[in-house]
Amino acid sequence: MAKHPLTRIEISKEYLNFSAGHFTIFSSVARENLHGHNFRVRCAVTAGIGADGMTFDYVVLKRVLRELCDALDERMLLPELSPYLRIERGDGMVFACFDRERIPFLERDVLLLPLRNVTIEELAELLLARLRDRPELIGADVRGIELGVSSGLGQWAYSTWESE
Ligand SMILES: Nc1nc2c(c(=O)[nH]1)N=C([C@H](O)[C@H](O)COP(=O)(O)OP(=O)(O)OP(=O)(O)O)CN2
Repeated sequence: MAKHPLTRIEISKEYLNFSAGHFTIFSSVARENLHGHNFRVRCAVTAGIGADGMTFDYVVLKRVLRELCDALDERMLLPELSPYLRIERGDGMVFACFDRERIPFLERDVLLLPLRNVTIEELAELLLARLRDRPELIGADVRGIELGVSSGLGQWAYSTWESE
């Protein structure tokens, strides 16, 4: 089958962000204090240009990315796969048990994520997997995706996927 010429669609919008609380865990006894970031997200998709002169409708991609950001917005993010954190629940509360601490949160404020640590590396990997799970880009000639997450100006982590 003839291959289409490739291009790279980059989406980097001010509104692709989420504000969330977290602490990075460094070891069984060392963690950051609780704090928050305005995390930012950007994405680049490499895809073939079709006969209509388009790869895919990038408006659809922007909508999906915004939904992925909204799902993490205004929450305390906790990593449920951390070997150093144990999660307890009860009476509408979530307790993050770390070393000798039992840190209480209201359940409604917490989002447990399937991550080992709430770092920009792990968040980039998670959002890339969630993007790939979405049906919107199915049918487009997508060859690669790069998704970046930033916790502040000048500090980004990127996860990439390439078709075989
Ligand atoms: N590899 C990683 N290292 C660190 C991460 C991370 O996600 N991946 N995260 C943190 C902290 O949570 C925080 O984001 C960094 O804090 P810090 O650099 O101290 O403060 P700022 O983000 O405000 O950056 P400034 O350069 O001070 O403006 C730590 N390590």
